[in-house]
Amino acid sequence: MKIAIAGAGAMGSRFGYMLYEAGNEVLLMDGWPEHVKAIQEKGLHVVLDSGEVNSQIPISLFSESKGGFDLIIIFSKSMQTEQVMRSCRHLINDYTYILTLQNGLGNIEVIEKYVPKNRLLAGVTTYAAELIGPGKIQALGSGDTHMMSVDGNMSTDLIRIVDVFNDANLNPKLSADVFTSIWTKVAFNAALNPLCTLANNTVAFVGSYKNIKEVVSVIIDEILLVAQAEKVRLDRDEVMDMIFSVFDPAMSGHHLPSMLQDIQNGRKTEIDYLNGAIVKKAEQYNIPVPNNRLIYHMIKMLEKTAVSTEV
Ligand SMILES: NC(=O)C1=CN([C@@H]2O[C@H](COP(=O)(O)OP(=O)(O)OC[C@H]3O[C@@H](n4cnc5c(N)ncnc54)[C@H](OP(=O)(O)O)[C@@H]3O)[C@@H](O)[C@H]2O)C=CC1
Ligand SMILES: CC(C)(CO)C(=O)C(=O)O
Repeated sequence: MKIAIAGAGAMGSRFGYMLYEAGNEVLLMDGWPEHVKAIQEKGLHVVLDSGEVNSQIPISLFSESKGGFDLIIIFSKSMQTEQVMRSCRHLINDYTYILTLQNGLGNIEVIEKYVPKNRLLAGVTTYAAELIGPGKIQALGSGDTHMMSVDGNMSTDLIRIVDVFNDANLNPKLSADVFTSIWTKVAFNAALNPLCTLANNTVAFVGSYKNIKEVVSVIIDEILLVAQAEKVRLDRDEVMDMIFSVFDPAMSGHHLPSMLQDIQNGRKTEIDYLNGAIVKKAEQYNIPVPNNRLIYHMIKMLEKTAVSTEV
């Protein structure tokens, strides 16, 4: 399959690498010149559980990318989605599917301006990755990937994409309801990412805190009320199971969540698309969400310090 990855940061590079090594024609696309140059000159350096490898996967700047693709996977940060879609517009043909596996609320609403709903796929993944520096990623542990067409229809093309993901060991599953999958992952990230960021530590470290269930519950219970008001089916046990499953080092335990990586790199976080989005929606329904509100402000303060001192 001919696949382009729009946003070749930690996750785009990990998925791109796995799909490329499984025999697909893959092009990574990014806007960070040093990262693109490093991969073009020395290949993508990947730190895996089994050792370190170098992959000769092709990469180009968005502005220099050409060709029609069967599938474009969006792996930018949520605040970059509009800009990334504008940069990919010329690569979308009548047969191109777009798949977003980004965290956060609001990405579908942006992407659907650029592609018809029957060719827009969305989903979530519990795989994790870290961008160590230009051309280098860490891709430890495993995960799974849930996806579905946004219009809810199954097609032979979708089944083919799932097969391609399966061959690349990306553990794909078809979602019964993609909005439930997205909200489940939003609840998961709204709990886990800020806690790891505030603790300045890994997913497994936060999971080892003896009162973790109590801390996670107060965040999740507020999100359940907002989801109910939005008429999204969200199951408390499913969210808790997802959170507790990734504490295992064989999953994302050894990883720093993307939010903590952003703070450490002096970059803006996706907090506005996680707890921030929950707070905004809760205001529309007059639902009090004091725990999510406090977390939102704490991360905003950290972000302000990190971004203003390091960038
Ligand atoms: N990391 C993870 O473990 C997981 C992340 N996700 C989600 O996947 C999506 C992508 O996240 P992730 O892969 O972590 O994002 P990254 O921060 O690794 O990369 C996103 C983009 O940011 C830019 N960038 C990153 N670091 C730098 C830097 N130091 N200097 C200049 N530019 C930089 C690059 O694009 P450009 O230069 O064009 O701006 C890059 O494509 C997000 O929605 C995230 O929430 C989901 C599951 C796990
Ligand atoms: C917690 C994790 C790594 C998922 O496994 C994630 O979604 C993130 O870093 O944003």
